[in-house]
Amino acid sequence: MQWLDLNESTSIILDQIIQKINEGVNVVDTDGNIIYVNENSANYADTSIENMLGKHITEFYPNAAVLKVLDFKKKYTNIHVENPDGRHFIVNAYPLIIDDQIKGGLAIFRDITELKMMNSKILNLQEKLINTSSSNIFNDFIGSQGSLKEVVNKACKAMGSPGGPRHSIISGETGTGKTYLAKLMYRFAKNIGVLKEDAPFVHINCAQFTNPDIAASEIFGSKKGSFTGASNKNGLIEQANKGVLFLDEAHALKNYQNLLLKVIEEQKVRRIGGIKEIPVDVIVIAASTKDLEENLLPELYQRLAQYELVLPPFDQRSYSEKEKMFLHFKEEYKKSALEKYDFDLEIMFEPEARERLLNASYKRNVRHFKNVINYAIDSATPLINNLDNKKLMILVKNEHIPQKILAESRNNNYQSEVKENNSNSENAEELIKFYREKGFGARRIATRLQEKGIDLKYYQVSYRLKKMDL
Ligand SMILES: Nc1ncnc2c1ncn2[C@@H]1O[C@H](COP(=O)(O)OP(=O)(O)OP(=O)(O)O)[C@@H](O)[C@H]1O
Repeated sequence: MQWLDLNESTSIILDQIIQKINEGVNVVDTDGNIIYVNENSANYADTSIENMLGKHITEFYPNAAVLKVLDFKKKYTNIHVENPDGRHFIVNAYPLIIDDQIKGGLAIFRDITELKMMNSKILNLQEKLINTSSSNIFNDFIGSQGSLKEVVNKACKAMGSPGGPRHSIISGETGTGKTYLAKLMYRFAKNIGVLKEDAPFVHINCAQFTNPDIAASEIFGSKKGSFTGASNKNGLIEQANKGVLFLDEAHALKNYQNLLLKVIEEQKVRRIGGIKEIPVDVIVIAASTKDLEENLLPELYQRLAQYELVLPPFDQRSYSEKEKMFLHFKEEYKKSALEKYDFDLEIMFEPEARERLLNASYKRNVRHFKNVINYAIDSATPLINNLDNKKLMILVKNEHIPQKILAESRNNNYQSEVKENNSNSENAEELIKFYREKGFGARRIATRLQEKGIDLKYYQVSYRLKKMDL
């Protein structure tokens, strides 16, 4: 048998290994001149090893990380370097130390150009997917193309971010659409394949429980005998496994915040009184009318607030969005009458009644607005005594609107008139915004401004509208 003499052969063996590895290798002296390269490095630089040896590294790698090693005499790992020819590398660079002295630098690097291109293609595709899927799902969420565009965008990112779905918080006054948005996020997650078609959506109203023991056992499950009357059962968290856990009124969580934090951090739940830890994988959406930062443990708040979605009160929505909601709820009423009772309704509103509804304030926001529209249509609907006649015409007038809403609407109108009359040419922009919110186009706004002595042509108004993003 013939043994290799390792001492003599070491450098040959090492050279062969280094020439064959998947990374590029450059070794330079203290001046930055190349003293050793491998095949991959020469290939990346589109030249030959012979052509590189003895030349300065910057001739082939102008942004070489190994120069930093020489300058600062320390190692640099996982540095992203871009060559002027557009190639991207991930580089680890180390000082070359012989007999306790720096004799040069060594860089081992990998070409990630294709990986980067693929990554940006995936991100683009993902963005497109998010846009197309979200445009359908969020279609009926009025404002998704206007005041809620940013919120919807964030909501989609929370569900579809490349790093995996994230927990989120939705805040807003009562009736602003928190539950609706949470359900749309869940549908969106199913649509893009983040959740399976049969994934659960579990809604917990944290404020509904008065007894903390019962609350904890409902949410976390319980083991028989853990407290009086406790039975063996799985909790809502287990039921939400592989789906969405919607914690409504999350500020009322109180006693069991620590337990929930454990579930989120460790992805395991332990039933009350039990010892077994059951794996769970849930996306938590917490909603509240209160500031959760003030009402939850800071650690829990931080885990949940990866995405914060804030829904505005109804009064802050623009006139045109209120108009869209008005039409949407009218259509919903029509659809429901057709589906439930096969009634074909034609619903009309007298212009004044419509204006009154659109100008009123609604304490319970969108839900309130919707209820008032339903109430007004109900009141205007004659008693049906001939069930064979399935076609019905309904005309809603002022008298069908609740008195309180009419009064508030009058008050709001009065305030707008005061605002309008107090205007002057210095606040033309404010006036333009004011009329735009009433749903006026550029020509109609220009006419109104002319009447007030503000000489702006319609195209100038149109330009300002664009500038104000209105
Ligand atoms: N942007 C919107 N577009 C269309 N309908 C909406 C919108 N926002 C809310 N709604 C409707 O308003 C009603 C109330 O919404 P939702 O129940 O989601 O409010 P919420 O904020 O969860 O209320 P609460 O805090 O009282 O639980 C629902 O019927 C919902 O469909």
